[in-house]
Amino acid sequence: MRFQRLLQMRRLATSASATLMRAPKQTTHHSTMGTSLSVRTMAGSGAAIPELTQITDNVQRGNYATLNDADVAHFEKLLGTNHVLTEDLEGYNICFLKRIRGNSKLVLKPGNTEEVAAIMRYCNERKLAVVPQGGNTGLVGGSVPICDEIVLSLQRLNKVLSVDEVTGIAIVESGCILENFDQRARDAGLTVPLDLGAKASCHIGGNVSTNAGGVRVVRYGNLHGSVLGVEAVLANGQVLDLMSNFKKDNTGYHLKHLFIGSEGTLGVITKLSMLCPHSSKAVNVAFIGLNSFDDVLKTFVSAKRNLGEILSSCELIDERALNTALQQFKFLNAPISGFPFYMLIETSGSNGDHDEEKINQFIGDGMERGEIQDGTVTGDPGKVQEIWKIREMVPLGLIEKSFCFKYDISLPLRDFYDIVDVMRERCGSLATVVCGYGHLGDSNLHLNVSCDEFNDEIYKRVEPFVYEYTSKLKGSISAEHGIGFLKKDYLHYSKNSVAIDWMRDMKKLLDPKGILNPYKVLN
Ligand SMILES: O=C(O)CC[C@@H](O)C(=O)O
Ligand SMILES: [Zn+2]
Repeated sequence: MRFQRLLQMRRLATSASATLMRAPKQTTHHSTMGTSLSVRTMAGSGAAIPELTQITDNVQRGNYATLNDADVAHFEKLLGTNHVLTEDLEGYNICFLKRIRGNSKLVLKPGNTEEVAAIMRYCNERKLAVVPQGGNTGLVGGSVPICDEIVLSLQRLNKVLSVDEVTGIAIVESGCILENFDQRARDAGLTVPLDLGAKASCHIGGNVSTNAGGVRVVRYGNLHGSVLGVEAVLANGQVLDLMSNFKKDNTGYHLKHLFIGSEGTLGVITKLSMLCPHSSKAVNVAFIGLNSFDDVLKTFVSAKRNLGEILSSCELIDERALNTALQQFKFLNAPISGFPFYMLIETSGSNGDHDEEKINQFIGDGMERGEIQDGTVTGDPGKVQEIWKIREMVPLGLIEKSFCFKYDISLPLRDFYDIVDVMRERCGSLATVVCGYGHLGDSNLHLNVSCDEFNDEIYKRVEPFVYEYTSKLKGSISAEHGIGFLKKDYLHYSKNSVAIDWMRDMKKLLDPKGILNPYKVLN
């Protein structure tokens, strides 16, 4: 029985993967939203240009100076006219979900740390507000201006400075696109320990500033561990050199952590060193179907127990999330269908035969116990990518033609999926799709509620309920997407007032004039 089923799986692996088509190269645009009152303007990629956020959200402009001609002339002298933009700034002012729109009149593109420092020094003296911007793929409106902040684009700081094949340490400028960085690392036999759908556009500096998660956290941990050092420019223009080429460095406070995940509110990261693991020789991906969330949990435990040392991803997709993506993107072709839950399990190891044997054994045992119903396993690099494409397109499928309330929460695994059912019940027929997917291996659920267009009734049923629910379970209201502008009103659901006060004090200490990324993270 078991072998028959395994054979069936192998057959599926060959036939189904063979029919999968490669998706046209495109960036996966994440979306996390639905938390503030201007939610009405929230929309998918084809949406109209939104109203100015300062107006829709009634934002009180901070007490900052207003840009004048002398300022522009100063920056032109500093950077050269080519790197000072005053026209066609829409792409810098609007977040890619077309959810937040600022009204910046100036984009600066420094080419090195000294120029970033000179810009910050000047802005601090003049009290001009600044928003650092990387690939602008953020999900919570953290990388666009809210009022008229100057956009400090890190785009030109795009070099991989060194990759050490022996130690695995890479030094990279913050504006380097993640995919380019990963390619350079791969050429040296290494892997960047971070992978996410937006890799073709996002910048490594933005990733680090937001402590981006993605699909490899289960294996390599988050960026607080992988980033060995940073160089950051402070609000007053001081350059804080915290670069380090060692894992071990207990020389007092670990200041680098202040800049990892603080979303550009405490400093501008200009350079960083990262520990990149040596690439695995063998990567296998299983895409499996399961009948219940209970079976998902059992399979997760079995994966940890039996694949532990080679497990590199453990993702969950429920059937509604998968089906929505399949309907929207005809080039996707799921290898199996008809199950309420799917898991994408990846292993990365050094011995292909051994790893294949292990993953097949793991699946065969799961099938024998009745926990796994069907699936496909592949080690072919092209097919591995095609299976990943399905997962990467899930968030896009949900915003392609619908309005979608999105939540990115950490929840205890035992309670992980309940919120999706609870929400489905609460929204009833008002919602078209209520689904859940995400990084099961990291207890990170992406809960999505979509409807034809913004619906105030659903909004009231979903919020603040979802935050209260998460808070009661001691979860996190933002597992990996950050707080940015969109979630700052909800921070107290995950941090108590003592913690928030300390955050405020740290902000005051590092940026007394409040010029760095204002209106974000803290109220
Ligand atoms: O859009 C979302 O809800 C999640 C996006 C991203 O974090 C993902 O895991 O695909
Ligand atoms: Zn995610």
